[in-house]
Amino acid sequence: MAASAPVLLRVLSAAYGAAERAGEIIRRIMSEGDLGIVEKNGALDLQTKADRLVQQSIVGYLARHFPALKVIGEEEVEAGGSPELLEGSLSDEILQQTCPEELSKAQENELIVWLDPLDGTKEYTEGLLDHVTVLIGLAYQGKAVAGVINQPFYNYKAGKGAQLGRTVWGVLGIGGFGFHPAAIPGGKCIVVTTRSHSNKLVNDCVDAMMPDKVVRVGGAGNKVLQLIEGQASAYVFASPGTKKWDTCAPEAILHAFGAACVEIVF
Ligand SMILES: O=P(O)(O)O[C@H]1[C@H](O)[C@@H](O)[C@H](OP(=O)(O)O)[C@@H](O)[C@H]1O
Ligand SMILES: [Mg+2]
Ligand SMILES: [Mg+2]
Ligand SMILES: [Mg+2]
Repeated sequence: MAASAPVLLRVLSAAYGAAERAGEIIRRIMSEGDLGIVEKNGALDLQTKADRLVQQSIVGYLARHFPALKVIGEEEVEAGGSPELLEGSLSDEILQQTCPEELSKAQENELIVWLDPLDGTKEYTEGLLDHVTVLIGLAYQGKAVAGVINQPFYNYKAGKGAQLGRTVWGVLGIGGFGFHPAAIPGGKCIVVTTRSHSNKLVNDCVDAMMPDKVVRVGGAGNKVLQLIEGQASAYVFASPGTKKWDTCAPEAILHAFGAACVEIVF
């Protein structure tokens, strides 16, 4: 790994390769047909064999290259996993970037990785495959500063033989890459929000935006990608529920790209 690059870029480059590998695992398990679904805290909070294997793979791979790095993953699984899971490539594109001075000072033991190995698990079990993403966010001094999002089934509606999957990334002060930014046509107000955790407060906040259209999809990562690529003007979810592993990577990429994340304090 290019030892001369700042550690933040080296970690992000490794996270990019790990996310690509994770997408392959998620597609393979879906094709094998046995998702190994377990309920964690009720029917809305599921975990599959893909959630477990991907977390083992990414945690194991990062630990091997960055032993002082703190990784906080959604799933409670044993570390390790079979050696084939610990593979991953690197992103030269990331290693070649000029890191903003502030971030280049970050030491390995000062970075925290917030990992959602499979965001949109419920949708994965229901076959809503484009809602699924892998989220690897980097936080430094309490702030989301960089992230990688892999979308394993990107392009899956293009039919047999289509090139599946993509990985997007971003760093504060460098920018966001791998996606197709677009504005909402005709200045319309399109709000994207939850498909599975609605309540009166959530719906009242959405209605207060006086939207021309409301899009209800799963996946925190997926909703942010809808924003960036012009399928929505705002992601509104006025409810506790999303965790830092859901938001770190999307928030960093949104900010890197020049958009904004706001939160309502209850
Ligand atoms: O990684 P999972 O558990 O699939 O992440 C969940 C989020 O925790 C949950 O907040 C999202 O709910 P909404 O769709 O209601 O926003 C869910 O889609 C997944 O992102
Ligand atoms: Mg979950
Ligand atoms: Mg999630
Ligand atoms: Mg998850």
